[in-house]
Amino acid sequence: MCGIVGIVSSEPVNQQVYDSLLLLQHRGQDSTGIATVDGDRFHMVKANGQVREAYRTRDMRQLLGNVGLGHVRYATRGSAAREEEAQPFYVGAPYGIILVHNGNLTNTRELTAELFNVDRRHLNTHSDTELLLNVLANELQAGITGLQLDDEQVFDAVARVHERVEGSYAAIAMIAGYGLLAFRDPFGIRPLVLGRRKAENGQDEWVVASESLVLESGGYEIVRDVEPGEAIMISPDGSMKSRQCAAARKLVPCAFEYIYLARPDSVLDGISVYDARLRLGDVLAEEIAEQLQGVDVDVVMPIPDSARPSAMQVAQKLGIEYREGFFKNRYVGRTFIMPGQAVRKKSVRQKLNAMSTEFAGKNVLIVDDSIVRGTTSREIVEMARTAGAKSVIFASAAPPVIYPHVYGINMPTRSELIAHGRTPAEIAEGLGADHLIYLSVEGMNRAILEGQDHVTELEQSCFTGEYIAGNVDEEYLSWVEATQES
Ligand SMILES: O=P(O)(O)OC[C@H]1O[C@H](OP(=O)(O)OP(=O)(O)O)[C@H](O)[C@@H]1O
Ligand SMILES: NC(=O)CC[C@H](N)C(=O)O
Ligand SMILES: [Mg+2]
Repeated sequence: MCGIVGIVSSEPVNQQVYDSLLLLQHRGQDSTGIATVDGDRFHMVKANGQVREAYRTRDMRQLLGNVGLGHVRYATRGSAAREEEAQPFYVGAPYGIILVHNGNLTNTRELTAELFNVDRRHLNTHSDTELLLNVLANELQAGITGLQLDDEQVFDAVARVHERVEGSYAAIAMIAGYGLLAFRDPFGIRPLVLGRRKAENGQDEWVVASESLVLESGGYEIVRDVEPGEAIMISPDGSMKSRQCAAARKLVPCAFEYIYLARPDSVLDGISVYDARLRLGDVLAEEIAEQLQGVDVDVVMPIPDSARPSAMQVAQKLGIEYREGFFKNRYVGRTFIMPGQAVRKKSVRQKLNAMSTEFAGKNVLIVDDSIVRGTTSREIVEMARTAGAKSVIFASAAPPVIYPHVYGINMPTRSELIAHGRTPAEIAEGLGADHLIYLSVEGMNRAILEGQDHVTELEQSCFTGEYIAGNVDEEYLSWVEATQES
């Protein structure tokens, strides 16, 4: 996952893009970039680190123009640390294109070979985003007939991108002198939402972003989610056109967005993230009640931040007191999306502290939204015990993460997943917990999908091993494991 935003405004757009990226910071902390276009001139700034530390006033001043886009990165392919792998990416032809991408392509080997052998394109990084941009550029180039580009040629190019590219991609691009293009893969795995507001001069102003909270905060009305396979073109004057560009499509958004990634105050594909987390807690409570008969629990505690809504519901449904015993240092970012296990491990201790008075002599039911590598839970259980807990019961508001996630979340190797190849009893032992309960896959689907019929299926390969997009098989997973950079 990454956070992306694109804006077409009637006035300079730099500050708005910056503000939007701050709101999307929870989606990526590795690096960030902003690009704007002023007439047919691009301006771009990118740097490692988080939004607040990455941009100087002089950077902001050079980002001229009323059309712009931005990115916060959580690397899945290529190095997290190298600035040249940070997004956006730029190509000079045709016209000049700058692109940002959230997702992960799975046929990168084929694309790399094709782009070199057939299309004669140079690639400068290991980033899959650079591949996506070059395929788009190539397909645009192939479809141009006159000097001027028109919307249909752009949509035809996106249709050919869908045919060549596999995996997940929510993308926003600027084409110099032409406008802003946004498109989403045929399964709509990663989110992308469209908003509009009226400028004082009457012009329509547009935003496309990973999460709806960006729209609300900027005073935009939510128009709709970009559909899977759809492309949207917005001209600098505010006119908008869209077309379905995928021959076959089906909305299958990523379950992990609802469980952990997205901010609770966002609505993705019509499902409120907060409500989904409450329902995950409701169903988890039912499953705990079935599995933990006769086990004493005195208090329910969340692991801040993402587990709070689910933990609240667990406490309420089970009729057990809800207490906060772990306190978070707000100046430490999200641990899970940090690159490198050593940094993640150190950060859990820096980030969370257990208050002994809340633990001493108690049977504590700790709820987290998910257990992936076990980095957080292992430390937490130890902290709870040191703080005097009588027993520690651990519950995850998501099923066991058994398989790698290859669609935009950086958990590519099976060996790093604590649930891979282990039974719940073995995992509990590994974590040092007295009992461990995971939400079931069926329970997760019921919780997230309840109360609506727009989304009927979730991308949940990391729980089930069933990969919907691309040819993700044993050979592919082994290749990813062997070549992953951190
Ligand atoms: O099993 P692990 O590999 O530790 O991963 C899972 C943990 O990581 C995330 O927290 P994170 O600190 O990233 O963010 P949060 O403050 O939003 O909960 C998630 O909420 C879990 O607590
Ligand atoms: N998490 C993402 O969406 C990452 C985007 C892209 N694959 C990168 O690594 O930069
Ligand atoms: Mg957490």
